[in-house]
Order: sequence, then structure tokens, then C-alpha cells
Amino acid sequence: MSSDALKALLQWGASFGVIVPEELKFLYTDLKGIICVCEKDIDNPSIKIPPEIVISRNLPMKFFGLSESTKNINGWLKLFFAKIKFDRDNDTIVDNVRVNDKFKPYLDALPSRLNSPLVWNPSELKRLSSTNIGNSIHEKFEGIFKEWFELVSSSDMFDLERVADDVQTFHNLDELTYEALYEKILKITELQRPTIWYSFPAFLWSHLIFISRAFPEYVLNRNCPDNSIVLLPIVDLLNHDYRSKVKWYPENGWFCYEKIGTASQSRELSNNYGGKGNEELLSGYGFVLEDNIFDSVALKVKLPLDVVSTILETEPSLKLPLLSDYTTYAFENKDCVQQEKKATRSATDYINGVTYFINIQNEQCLEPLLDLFTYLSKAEEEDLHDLRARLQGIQMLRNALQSKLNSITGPPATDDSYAIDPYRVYCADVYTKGQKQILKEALTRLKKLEKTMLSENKHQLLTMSKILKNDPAFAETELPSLFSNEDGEEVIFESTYDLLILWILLKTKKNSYPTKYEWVGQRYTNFKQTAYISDDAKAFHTAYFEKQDDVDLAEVDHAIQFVVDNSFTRTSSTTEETILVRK
Ligand SMILES: C[S@@+](CC[C@H](N)C(=O)[O-])C[C@H]1O[C@@H](n2cnc3c(N)ncnc32)[C@H](O)[C@@H]1O
Repeated sequence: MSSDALKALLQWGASFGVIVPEELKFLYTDLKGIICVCEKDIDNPSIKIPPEIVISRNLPMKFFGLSESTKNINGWLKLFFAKIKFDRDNDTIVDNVRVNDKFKPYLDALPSRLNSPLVWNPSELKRLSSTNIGNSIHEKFEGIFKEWFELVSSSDMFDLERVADDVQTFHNLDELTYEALYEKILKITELQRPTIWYSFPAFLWSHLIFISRAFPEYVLNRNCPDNSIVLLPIVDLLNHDYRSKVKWYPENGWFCYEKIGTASQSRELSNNYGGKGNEELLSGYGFVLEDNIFDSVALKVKLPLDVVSTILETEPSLKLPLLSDYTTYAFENKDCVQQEKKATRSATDYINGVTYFINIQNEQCLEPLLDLFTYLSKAEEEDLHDLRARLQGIQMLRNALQSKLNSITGPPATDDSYAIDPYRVYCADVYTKGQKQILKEALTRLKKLEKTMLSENKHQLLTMSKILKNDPAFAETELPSLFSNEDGEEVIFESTYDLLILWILLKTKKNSYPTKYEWVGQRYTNFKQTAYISDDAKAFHTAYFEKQDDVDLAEVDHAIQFVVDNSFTRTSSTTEETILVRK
């Protein structure tokens, strides 16, 4: 994109009557592409676009002869847009107008380089390999490819022989290396050199243009199909700033953008693409914001579908969000629409997992996650408010967040197979750093919450160190008696879990619970166990009671089940501590 193309675009806009206040100047910059700057202070500046230059579904509907009921009109619009960009041999005529000529100044002024990771080269993409974006790129790519294939195979207007290579790539996608895919497809998209307008590289380019600059049609037309999108030349030159207060409204068929308040001299006039984190900004728009208060980490929790069904039926207070509950793109894919329209949700809506977003600015964002992990940790007779289940839930969530944090590794050792664009490295670094920061902050909050709960409920908690302090007989005589044959060899317990089980077994056998811990004995006597003897019980019995005949396997199993149901295990980087909880 050059300054000349920008000048031509603005003249073209003016010829259609586009209204831009004279205080606004559009400039070409290396870092942000085109930007709009105010030359003087201006109150409530607005930009207005006439209907003649809106690129909407009307064009592909007329050109391809589609009806209102045609599926995926947004897909046809992307295909149409690829045609007016890449079909150099034939005009695209709608209502006797050569649409390719009409929109040429707009097409020429579109960015010459798109920075969505969907077209990063293999060395660049490695910078994202351990992140959500890196992990989901294949799936996203497959989705776009499938959309293209369904469109081009739905009509005999497309000669599939001419795009046979792309069709073959689509069918063999899982077998291809990323390097091969880059060479076959992405490079062509990146360099904007497709030779056939309905090839996949052409469609992918069009898709990237739409996800980085489309607007929802409903602003102009309340009766449009759900998620219908349009391109709005010139308004789409405004960059994103989440602080910018703006409104979009229709006026006699025109699209109007207005900044609310004063736009100051020498400052950039921005649009507001919505509260998006860096993951969404980078995936869709190819940029990141360093100080993004909307930055978030998406945590996908995969649950067996029968568990989801039970939650939907019996735990209405648990929030199971779908991606469509969060997405703020101008358009979403059709699966999201279907999910959104359903009055009630079913387990199959969660086939890809339940996605939660963690955002540091939102104090409450961990609560729905914590409720879910408490639910997953609770025993059948417990409810979501039980202290033990809650503490175990915190632990489980901490472990999940910690392992997500650990999985985000640093940048790979230098890889010079492909030239690396420093701007893309910068984007990858800001995004990755933000993900780690959010996870660390969430872990700190959970630790703090756990500490508060432990201190507020300490009278209900029984740790091994309390037992050793208040029940000296256990450590001095009862426990050593178990190992009397072992010639004074020191026995080391790696966790307090085994010790607690042994304590309960010995105290019950010898009927020697200290008065203050008699509640454990009572609960233990009333505790019902299942008939099945676990492998854990067998291993435990072999380890401690092989040479003793006064504690049998069923007793060991009973004690293990009791401890599992009545304790939670605190894990730190160096230790694991099992703590009994009085219910
Ligand atoms: C709707 S267009 C805005 C106009 C664009 N600058 C151009 O040259 O055409 C969206 C694209 O602008 C860029 N962009 C928007 N906001 C930005 C920001 N705050 N920082 C950096 N780049 C931004 C990104 O490349 C994004 O994909």
C-alpha cells in the first residue's frame, strides 16, 4: 500500500459523497498501516458512508443468483470479494456496473501485508507454538478450508479441475507438514498472488480482510440475517483503541461513525473494535496492545459429555459458557449462531469443551471456574458449598492453571529456516507475556483465597503436624510397632496421605483416639464403603501390613476411601499435604 493509493481512495470516496471533516487527515505509517489524525481539536467528529459504496451480500446474491435462504451468505460475499480482487481476466458485472472497476481504488488501498498468524511462516509460527493460538491454528485453518470447499463444490460455476491442487491439499490436510502448507497455500495468500480467483489462497486472503475490517450489517439494516457482514470503505481505515467512545448509526441508508466527545489536535482518531484481548486481536487483526485491559486467557475445560448432561440437568447455578457467549467479532461462524439461538443447551454443544476467560480486571472471573472445579471435586453427598470440596476445587484449579502456565515455554532457539518479521515476533512476545502474567495473577489470587479459607476454617481442619503434636503415642509407639521387624531402619513417608491412613487404622484398632479427635473415629465408624477393593488398597496393604496379620485388606480399603472422601490434598512445588476436613 502506498500514499498514492491512499490519496486515490480518498478522492474516490469523495466522488461518492463520503463525508469526512476537513480537520481529519489520513496518513500511511509503517507500524499501523493507515491511520487517521486530527489536525485541529474537533468535537464529535463523524464520518459518513453512502450506501453505494457499502460492500454487502446484495452483490454476491445478484452476481451468483443466490436467494435469501442460501446458506453461508458471508462465505459467498468473501468469494465475491476474492473475485473482484483476483479475477484479472473478466469483469464482475452487477446491475450493469463493473464492480471490479468501481471498487478498484478501495482494493488497491487494502494492506499489502496481513499479520494474522494464519499466514505466518513456519519459523514465525514457532514463536506461538505453546500458546492457545499456536495450538488452535490447525483447527481454524481446517474450518476456513472446509468453508471454501463447501462453497466451490456447491455450484458448477466453479471448475474444480482448475483448483485440483487445493482440493487435494484440503483432503490431505492432516498429513501435510506446516512447511508444505506454507509453500503450497499461505505464501501465495501472503504475497497476494493467487492466479485463480476461486482458489483457496484467494479465499483465505478475502477471509483475512473480512475478519480484520468487516462491520456487522445490522447497524444499517435491523432485518438482516444474523451475523451478516459488510465492508465499509474509508470508515474501515480507523484503527482500534478500546478507550475510544464511539457510536455507529444509520442515517437514510448511510453508515455513520461518530466519536463521542472532542478529538484532540495531533491525536489519532480511532474506532473501537470492542473489548478484545490480545489473543482475539492477534488472531483476527494481526496486532496486539501492550496495555490491554481486556487481555484474557482462554481456558478450555474438556468434560465427558455425560458429566455435562448431569450438570445441565442438576446444577443450574453452574455456568457453562460457550464461545459464542464471548465472541465480539463483527461476525461469528455459523456454529456459534446455532448455539446462541438455542433456548436451552445440550451436552453436544460442549463437544469441544467449556471455555472460560480469565481477565485480571474482572475480580469475579475465577468464580464460575472455581464452581466447576468444586463440582468436579465433590463427593456425591457433598454440595458446592462444602468446605472440603471447595478446597479440593481450588487445588484442582490451581493445578490446571499451573500446568497451563508451565506449558507456555519461551521462544525457541533461533530458527533461521525462514526470515522472521520483527513485528510478528513483537506481537508473539507481547501476547505470550500477557498470557503468562494473567495466569500468574490468577494463581496468586487462588493461593490468597485458599489461605483465607484455611485460616477462617482452621478449627475444621486436621493436619498431620497437629496430630503429631497432640497425639504423641502415635509417633512414639503405635507407628514404630508396625515396623518393629525392620531392624531400626528409618522409614520415610513421602506424603502425609499414607500417614493419615495409618493413623486412622491404628487409632481405630487400638481404640486410642485422643478426645479432641474422637470425631474422626465416629465419622470413620459411620462411613460406608463400597464392596470393591481397589488396587491402591492392595498396594498399601502390601507396603505396610504384609508382615502383620492384624489389619486386613478390607480395613485398609475402608481407611483409604474414608481419607479420600474426607480430605483434600494441598500441592506445592515441593510437597503434598493431605488434610482431613471435619464436615
Ligand atoms: C480496520 S483496519 C484499520 C486500518 C488499517 N490501519 C489499514 O491500513 O487499512 C484494521 C487493521 O489495522 C491495524 N490496526 C488497527 N488498530 C491497530 C492498533 N491499535 N495498533 C496496531 N495496528 C492496528 C491492524 O493491522 C488491523 O488488522
